[in-house]
Amino acid sequence: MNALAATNRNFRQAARILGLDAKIEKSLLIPFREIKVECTIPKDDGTLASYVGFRVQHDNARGPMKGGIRYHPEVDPDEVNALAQLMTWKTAVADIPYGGAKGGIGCSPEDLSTSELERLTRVFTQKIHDLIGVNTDVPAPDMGTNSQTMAWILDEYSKFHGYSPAVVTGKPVDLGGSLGRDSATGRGVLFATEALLAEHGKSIKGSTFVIQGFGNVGSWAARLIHESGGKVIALSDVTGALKNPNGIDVPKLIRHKEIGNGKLADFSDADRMSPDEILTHECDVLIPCALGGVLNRENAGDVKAKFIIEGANHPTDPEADEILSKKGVVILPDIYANSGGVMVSYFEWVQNIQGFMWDEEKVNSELKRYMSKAFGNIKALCGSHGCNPRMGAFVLGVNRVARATVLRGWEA
Ligand SMILES: NC(=O)C1=CN([C@@H]2O[C@H](COP(=O)(O)OP(=O)(O)OC[C@H]3O[C@@H](n4cnc5c(N)ncnc54)[C@H](O)[C@@H]3O)[C@@H](O)[C@H]2O)C=CC1
Ligand SMILES: O=C(O)CCC(=O)C(=O)O
Repeated sequence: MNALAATNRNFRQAARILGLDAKIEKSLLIPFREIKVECTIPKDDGTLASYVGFRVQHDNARGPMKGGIRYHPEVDPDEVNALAQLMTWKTAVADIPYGGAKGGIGCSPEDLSTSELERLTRVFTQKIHDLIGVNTDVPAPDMGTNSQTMAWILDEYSKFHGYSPAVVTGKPVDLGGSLGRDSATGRGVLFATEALLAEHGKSIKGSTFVIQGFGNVGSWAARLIHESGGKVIALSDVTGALKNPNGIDVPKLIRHKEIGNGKLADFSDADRMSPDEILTHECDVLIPCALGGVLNRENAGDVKAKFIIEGANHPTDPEADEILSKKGVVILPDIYANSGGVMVSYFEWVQNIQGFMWDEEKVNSELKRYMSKAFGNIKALCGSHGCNPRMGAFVLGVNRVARATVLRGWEA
């Protein structure tokens, strides 16, 4: 099922549970604005290359729209629409004063030089600068982008509007980025996992973990789980997959990747495995941290994990959800499990607006407070509606956005 159909289906189910008025349901499904722009840049060899950039602004009932920008060859309008909608529910579940948006450029960032990426980012920013802003739409990093990408957006945007650090989050600390934003999504995954395991009388220490994706989210999640005594027994990225039943030495793997610019698949202290087996490998906790739709009706029946924590956005399609739920697998959904990133993005925006920088301890303790509050709210709704955590989170988020919509008088 495609990402948008899957997201709409979850939204409609939540709308039914809430008994949402049909007019509000319709208005919440239609994005506020969809932007599609052509981005042509000179390549380093002097030839021209054209790319398509998207920004979908889904909803702003609760505040400025917020969400990452993805550089990936599979970026398409439906996917960006789904991701933007998920951001609306995610910021509402997190109870931070934002709506939802997402953007992306269809490109393979690893095939572009740094200066080509800079030109592409600047051209994209020139095309959308009038439609984003501190109080309208605030981008951040996602797959294939990072703090450097945000620095280029900030610089290009500021040429048109004056210096505006709060127009993007996830930027370098030297340009007003928040301490702790880099690790925030992975740290949020850790807090979510701790809360779920504790509910089932378990802990990180003594549990085994399999993680798909070793970029920002996956590598931080792996590192923090390893530091907390968890055993990461299998890992993968786009270059391949590794396993070690005694636990992979995550800090050593990170050094291997950073210092030697090495590929995960070339790490010598673990055995190679087929990337196709990563999601069905025996473990207590599976954490997908890469692409969407990876858990589907083809492989869900073979999943052996007891718990799934969605570090990635929409890794589980609704058919897999049903199969996994029948098997008794408990899933913490993306709109809660990976919300640590946007929570710290919110702290970054607040710090920029206040002109006052928090220390990392404050960032991390506020992140823990927000994550545990959202966990408690979802749990309460699961209890009162007899639903799973995904539906509990959707009901929580959709209800908050619907209430804001009515209060603003937009429902007529
Ligand atoms: N960066 C952030 O703060 C947030 C990211 N997310 C989501 O987390 C996921 C990962 O994002 P980032 O870590 O930021 O991206 P990233 O670009 O830093 O890393 C992506 C990772 O996925 C791996 N990957 C790509 N294709 C793969 C495949 N076919 N099999 C296995 N691994 C594959 C890459 O090799 C890389 O290790 C995405 O779904 C993103 O939307 C969600 C919330 C916040
Ligand atoms: O930090 C942000 O603003 C957005 C992060 C994001 O794109 C996501 O949560 O999927």
